[in-house]
Amino acid sequence: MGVLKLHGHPYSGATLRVLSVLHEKGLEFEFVPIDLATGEHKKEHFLSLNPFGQVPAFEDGEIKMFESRAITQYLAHAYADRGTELLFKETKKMAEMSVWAEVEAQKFDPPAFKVVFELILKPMIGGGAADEATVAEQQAALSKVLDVYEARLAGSSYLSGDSFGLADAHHQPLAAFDSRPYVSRWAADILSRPAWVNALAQQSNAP
Ligand SMILES: N[C@@H](CCC(=O)N[C@@H](CS)C(=O)NCC(=O)O)C(=O)O
Repeated sequence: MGVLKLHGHPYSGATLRVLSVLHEKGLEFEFVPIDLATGEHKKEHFLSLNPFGQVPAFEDGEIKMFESRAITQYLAHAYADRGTELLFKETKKMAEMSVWAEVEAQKFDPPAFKVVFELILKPMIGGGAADEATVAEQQAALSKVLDVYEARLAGSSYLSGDSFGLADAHHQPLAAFDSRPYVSRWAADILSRPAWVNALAQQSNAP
């Protein structure tokens, strides 16, 4: 393992996901800002790190990776003995956490991202007003997903199980407060973690 480098943008949720895990693990790393506004992520030097031209990309010496969730899994595995334990060795706990990590990527992220895109990102990047029909459709889909979360979190402190884990960390970029009591308790808990607060602090250095 060598020098850790995270190439990304501090307003990118996927970049923030990796930053949070780097802080949970207490790892030293270099943050390499990628200027999305000038299309730096579509230029050759960045495409050699991620051929899909999206942030983040990551290097640990010889190891080069992209896809935020793959990077966090790598960090949790390679630095298992550092900082917060994010992957569980016990088979049953691991099985449960894998389910919720997958739920985040497949069921939660798509509608949550579309809602945030329409309401926040689109106006920010000059894309005009939110499309009301899209917002309503995606909010309805997200609401059904969060009903399942509420039932899970009524019986378990975290989605990952009885302690904070990778499945919970993956939600931080889009974990908005919600009216459901257990979901809102959980969201407030994971968003108050020092590692997440530190990840957000990277935004004050944004170009
Ligand atoms: N599944 C990827 C998603 C990466 C992604 O969507 N990155 C966005 C920023 S959050 C990006 O680079 N957008 C610019 C583009 O697609 O051109 C991951 O988790 O790393």
